[in-house]
Amino acid sequence: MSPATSSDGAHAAAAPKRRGKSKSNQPKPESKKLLRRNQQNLELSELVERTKDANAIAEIPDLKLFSQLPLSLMTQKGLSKGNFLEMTEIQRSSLPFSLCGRDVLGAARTGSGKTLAFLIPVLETLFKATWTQLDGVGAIIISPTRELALQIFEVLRKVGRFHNFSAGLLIGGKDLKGEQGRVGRMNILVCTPGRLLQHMDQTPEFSCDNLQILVLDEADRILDNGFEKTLNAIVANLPKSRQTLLFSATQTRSVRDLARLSLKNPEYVAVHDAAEHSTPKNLMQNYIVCPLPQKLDVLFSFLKSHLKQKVLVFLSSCKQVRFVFETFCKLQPGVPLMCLHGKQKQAKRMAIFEQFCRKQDACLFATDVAARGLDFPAVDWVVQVDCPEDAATYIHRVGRTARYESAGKALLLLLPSEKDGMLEALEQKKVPISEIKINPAKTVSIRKQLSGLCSQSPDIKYLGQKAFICYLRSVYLQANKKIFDVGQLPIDEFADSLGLPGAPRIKFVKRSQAKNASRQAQAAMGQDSDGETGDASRPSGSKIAKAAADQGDSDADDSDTEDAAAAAKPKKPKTKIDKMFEKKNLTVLSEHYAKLKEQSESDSDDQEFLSLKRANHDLDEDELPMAAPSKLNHRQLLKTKTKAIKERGHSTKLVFDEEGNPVLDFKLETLDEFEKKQDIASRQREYLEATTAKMREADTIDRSIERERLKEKKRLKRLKEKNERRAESGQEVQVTLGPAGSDYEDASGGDFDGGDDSGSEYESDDDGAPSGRYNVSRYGDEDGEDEGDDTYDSDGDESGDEEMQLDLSEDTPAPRRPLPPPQAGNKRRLNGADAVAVASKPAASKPAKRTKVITDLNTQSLEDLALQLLDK
Ligand SMILES: Nc1ncnc2c1ncn2[C@@H]1O[C@H](COP(=O)(O)OP(=O)(O)OP(=O)(O)O)[C@@H](O)[C@H]1O
Repeated sequence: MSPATSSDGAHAAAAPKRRGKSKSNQPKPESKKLLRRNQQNLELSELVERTKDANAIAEIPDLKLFSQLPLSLMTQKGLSKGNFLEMTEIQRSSLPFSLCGRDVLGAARTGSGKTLAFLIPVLETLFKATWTQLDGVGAIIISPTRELALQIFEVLRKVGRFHNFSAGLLIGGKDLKGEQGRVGRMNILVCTPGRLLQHMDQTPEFSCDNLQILVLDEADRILDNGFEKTLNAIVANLPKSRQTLLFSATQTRSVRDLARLSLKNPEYVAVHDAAEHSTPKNLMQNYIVCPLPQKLDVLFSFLKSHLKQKVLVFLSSCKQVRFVFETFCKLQPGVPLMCLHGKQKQAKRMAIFEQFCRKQDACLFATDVAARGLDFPAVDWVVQVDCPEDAATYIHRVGRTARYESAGKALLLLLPSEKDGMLEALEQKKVPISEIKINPAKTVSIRKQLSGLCSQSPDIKYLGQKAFICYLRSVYLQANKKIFDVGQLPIDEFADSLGLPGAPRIKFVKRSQAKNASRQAQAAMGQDSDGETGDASRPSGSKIAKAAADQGDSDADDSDTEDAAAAAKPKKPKTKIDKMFEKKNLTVLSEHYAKLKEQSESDSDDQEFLSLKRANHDLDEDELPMAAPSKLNHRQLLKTKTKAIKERGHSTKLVFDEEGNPVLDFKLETLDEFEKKQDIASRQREYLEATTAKMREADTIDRSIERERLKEKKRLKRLKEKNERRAESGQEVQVTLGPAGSDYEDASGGDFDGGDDSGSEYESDDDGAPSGRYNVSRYGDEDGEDEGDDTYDSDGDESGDEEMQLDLSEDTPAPRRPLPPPQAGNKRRLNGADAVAVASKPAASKPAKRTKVITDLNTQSLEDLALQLLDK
């Protein structure tokens, strides 16, 4: 089977060997070929004839052996080489129908040989159709998990090795591109749903138009809500005229399911329907009632007392699996430990699967990823530490032991709150189970060791916190509220039993929010119509819990979740509840998150942990703390957000330069490019020159300002001295006025305004000579009347005893008149308000005391004018 194993082919196997005869007696090659072809044709027509009537086969007297069936020689040979001689019940009952091309729904206990029951018809159908590599895909076998697909593929290789068909294994976690090149040449595909759909969507050469036979192993699982969308999309790509075989230990009878697959008059073969029990005869099943905080003590004690046994332990989430595995490795119960869950890398998963198959005595901690179909040889015990979500899951889990004709034992740990509901469900499914008691003397407590480990290692503590949260979450999300009641769990004691210093805070959402999230999820499913993600990760309907448990931390179908994720185009939108979970659990994740994420075997670890996959459970509002409801419902919120995102358009990248200015389309030059463009030395020189020029300019301005300041200072000093001299000589004191609010009080007692930025300013050269503008002042006396004694001193020097009056509007020198004699108490403050008041008086009434107007004057003309006046 497969290109590697099928090279000898049917015809070679059938050709008679004539050793020891002389060369001349041997038939010619052409006649050899002809003989072989004739023989094959004969066999083929015989087979076709014999497989026309299913009842005729079923009625073969004493039908027990494969050799009694109308099978090709290659299949017969493959079976006998694989030591399959006698048929099991399901094989004997289903093969007559399936070999005749009928659709079959096969149901039989776990470990009863269903795999061969569907593989033999696959080989025979293609053989009878004289299928060649050029005919493409003739048969597809779909399995819910990667490990199971691999296992089926191995059995196919074993029994089909003498056929000339090519077979391929299409599962997630492998190189898609590599597969794409070969998938078009395959005749039989064993695959997981997600990967198959991915090829249907992405591999152009992939065609199933000639498909002859479709097989669903663990059919009820593939047909449930978790894979609904994916399977619908796959079936839409398949021709309707085909044979379909469905097999499972817990078979579906749903008319809807059968309609989805367009089954034609299917034969329902349920070999153990009439049997007293639905589980294998040689399986011993017990349960113990164990409070939640004692579960790990019981498990550890169990392992310690079953050291030379092969034990498979089921837990409900991969975080729990990791926590128990890590801590038990440190506590060393004395048996080799392994763990298997959906968050591991595919290669590791396969390695552990094979390793556990080979081991004589070992303990494998697993999620429900190992619950269905896996044929671990010689498992002694199946221990279910966490209660399975339903009786079907229980049946599949315990089915990992007591397979075919071997015996096995199963132990179920039930919480007091789970006991009644679960036992009732098991009874309905005809599962014989009886209670046993724990021997307290043989139970060891590992609580102290666990808290020691948690306090020593933050990573262990973090794992414990996550295990705690995931367990509660899994219980909370279970559909069957009769069995699973999160409100009854002793939360603090449970945290304590994991070694945690306290119970991590968890908040659940109320029913309305969960429903909204569900609607949102369904809406999203509608959007990416053929996206398989929807199927695997967005369950809906009554079997939500099942789908979600598998897709969440319990991850039974991670393979397909991953495949589906790859197959689906857009990313799954985050619901409000997803975000809430993230926020609420942030405190728990702490800084160890990043560290552990690196160590984690899967990148999607925390994504899975944080995201809510089961969305639409009906939860009892009263039993849980509620989050404040939003004014808008989720549909509205979703609409608003989508609109906002659309309106926002595409964002552009904005780059900022060193000074913080945005630079669009900015591209950094490499040093080489930069040097090529221009000589760096010359650019440096240019830059230096420009900067030096700027600095010189700034320096000049600074110096001139300083010069002015010094000149002003000198001028004021001279003015002061002049006034003092005048005062001594009995002359009037010169007063200069400035604008309002800028009055200065002279230390000598004279009021003047000579401030830097006053209205009375002038420029002078370094020696104090006026060189710029003059402000001509006006002043009045205290009572607001003009004194008529304006003074003017062009160069800041004493202007003698003459009073100058200037009518600046005419720009003509005013007649000179003597200053009035100084008055006692001449010291006064005159501010701008005074000045305005003075100015407002009509000049006409007192022509002798004319008001001067402050203005900028032409320096030169004023200077000339001043000199003229002085000369006069
Ligand atoms: N006719 C047979 N003779 C001997 N061994 C057989 C025969 N048929 C199946 N077996 C063996 O029985 C074991 C269980 O078979 P298989 O895995 O097909 O069971 P199953 O019914 O598919 O179980 P599950 O329901 O768990 O998937 C395998 O180890 C297989 O090799």
